[in-house]
Order: sequence, then structure tokens, then C-alpha cells
Amino acid sequence: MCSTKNSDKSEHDLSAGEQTIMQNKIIEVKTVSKAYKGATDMILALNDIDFNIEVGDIVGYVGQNGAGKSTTIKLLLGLMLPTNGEISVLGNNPFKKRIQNAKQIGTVMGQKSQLWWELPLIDSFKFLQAMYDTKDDAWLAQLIDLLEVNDFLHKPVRELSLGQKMRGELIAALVHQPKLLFLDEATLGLDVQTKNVFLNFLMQLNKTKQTTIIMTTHDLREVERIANKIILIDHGQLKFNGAKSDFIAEFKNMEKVEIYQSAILEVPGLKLYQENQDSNVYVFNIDELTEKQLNKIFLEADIISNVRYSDLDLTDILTLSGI
Ligand SMILES: Nc1ncnc2c1ncn2[C@@H]1O[C@H](COP(=O)(O)OP(=O)(O)OP(=O)(O)O)[C@@H](O)[C@H]1O
Repeated sequence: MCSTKNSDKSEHDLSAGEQTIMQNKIIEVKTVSKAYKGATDMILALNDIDFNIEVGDIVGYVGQNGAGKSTTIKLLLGLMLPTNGEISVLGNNPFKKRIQNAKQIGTVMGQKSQLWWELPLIDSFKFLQAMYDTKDDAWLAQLIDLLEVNDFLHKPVRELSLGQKMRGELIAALVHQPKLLFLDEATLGLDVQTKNVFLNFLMQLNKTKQTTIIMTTHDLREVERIANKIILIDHGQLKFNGAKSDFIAEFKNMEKVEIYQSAILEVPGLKLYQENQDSNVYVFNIDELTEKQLNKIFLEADIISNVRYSDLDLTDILTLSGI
């Protein structure tokens, strides 16, 4: 991650920011709080949070509505100052070096657009290339190809479907080959096929360019599919910060069983977790209740052919954690 310019300096000669990047930390958040002025009280959107993100991480930044996700992203982009604490992004204070950092950061915000509504999609890409002073047409052609936008490249943005537009937004965020990509609810409302194109592309980008990706989303299956790290925030407080595998490992003794009957089953050790129209889903700890014991109960109740066992996925784990 260090530039060739730095490589002939010893670590001793480097500034604190340059050393951070050399140690592979692309983001450092130390004891950060953010309070907003509400109508009557102060709203503590972030409460004393700490985390680091390393070069090449794909981070799922998850939490309920109002947890503090967008606030964090705005702080990392340098759009506002924290009330307390310190933030370093790409070795810089993001608020002080907003313009400098912007050259190495790409953003896709579900609610905001970087594209010119009236112009053909390609014109936005060309304009952004000029703005970032890059003439890498081969890279642009690669993005256009990988995100499959060739068919509507010359259509005005206002005529594009949501999925087409969002693929355009992703290219717009990447024309300058940023080291860091923020995706804030970028896949909201996309159909399954476009989501797949999007997620496959992000994994490839991360692999080939070591682009660090931070994504906030309500669709935890996306996080499960592509992230290596999870940061979980709840009411402004950090609840989990670590490898996705560790998060899932905490729940490795839990299993779920779906029973296709509307009546609720009362079995000690089985906890009702989800009520559906034609079935109910229960969770259980395999150290306390085995599938064999359960099968015996289901056989006696004559419902053995109506049950389906499976492991918990990330969505289940977060729901069960009360997040
Ligand atoms: N400009 C603001 N002024 C006052 N309060 C704000 C402001 N922006 C956010 N908040 C409050 O701060 C808290 C965190 O909001 P934030 O937008 O960061 O949450 P979020 O996790 O991104 O939520 P969502 O998933 O709904 O987008 C919420 O209570 C919100 O109402």
C-alpha cells in the first residue's frame, strides 16, 4: 500500500499518516462520538466508537434504522466533524483533507446521484474522468463491460431503469480508481439479477485492485456473501467489530428447524423464532437438544415429513441478537 516514493524512506522518517497506511490501516476511528442538535435535546448518534479497517477489507457496516451508519460514513468522508474522538482516513484527517482524500475515494449513495439527468450516461463518465484528471479509457471500457452497461450507454440518465442507473452510479464512483469505496444502501430496490452483477463485480474489484469496500445495507445476505468483516452498530454503540467468520462462530451451536404446520409446537429447548403463513421456524442449541431427540418427538407427533433443518445464516444471527 505504500507508494514507491515512500519505499526508500525508513519507517522512522514517515509522518504518522504515512505510517498508518504502511501498517495497512486505511481507516482508524478512535473514541468517536457525534451528537446532533435535536428540537429539544441533543441526539447522540455515535457514542464512543472505535474500529480500524485494513487495506483490502470488505466491511459490512450493519445496524437498524437510525443506528448511526450514515453518520459514520459522513464523518469518514469529512463532511462533518466528530463531537469527540479522532478519525484517520487514508492517513489523513478526513475533514481537513477532504479534497485530497476525495481523489482516492469513491461513493455510491442510494439516495444521491453523481450522474447528469438529461445527458447520455457516457457523458457523465467522461465529465468525471476530466474532473479527476484521468484519461484511463481502458479502465472505463473495462467497467462498462463488467457492469454490462453497453446497451444503454448513450441513453439519457432520466430514461434508465433503477438497476441501469445504479450500475452507472457504480462506474461513476470508480472512474478514478479509488482505493476506498463507500456504498451506502447502494443496492436498495435492485432486482436479483442486477444485485448479482453488482456483488460479483465488487468481489472482483476487491480481488484484482485491493479496493477497500465499506457497505451499509439492510440486506444482510449481501454482507454474508461478500464481506470479510462485520461492524455492527446499535443505537450509536459498537456491538461487534471483527471477522465475519468469528461472528458466525459465536452461534455455531445453534440450528434452526422449519416445521410446516400452523400450530405452534411447545417443546422444551425449541425457541419459536419466525411465524410464517404455512410454517413456523424454531431455533435450538445442538448441545442441549439433538436432531435425533427432535426427530423422535416429530415422529411421535406424526409431523416428521414436515420438518426441514438448516444452519443459521447471518440474518438469523443478527435477528436473534436483537439487532
Ligand atoms: N442532521 C441531523 N440532525 C439531527 N439528528 C440527526 C441528523 N442526522 C441523523 N440524525 C439522527 O442520528 C441518529 C443516527 O442517524 P443515521 O442517519 O446515522 O442512522 P442510520 O443508521 O444511517 O439509519 P438508516 O438505516 O435509517 O439510514 C438517528 O437518531 C437520526 O435521527
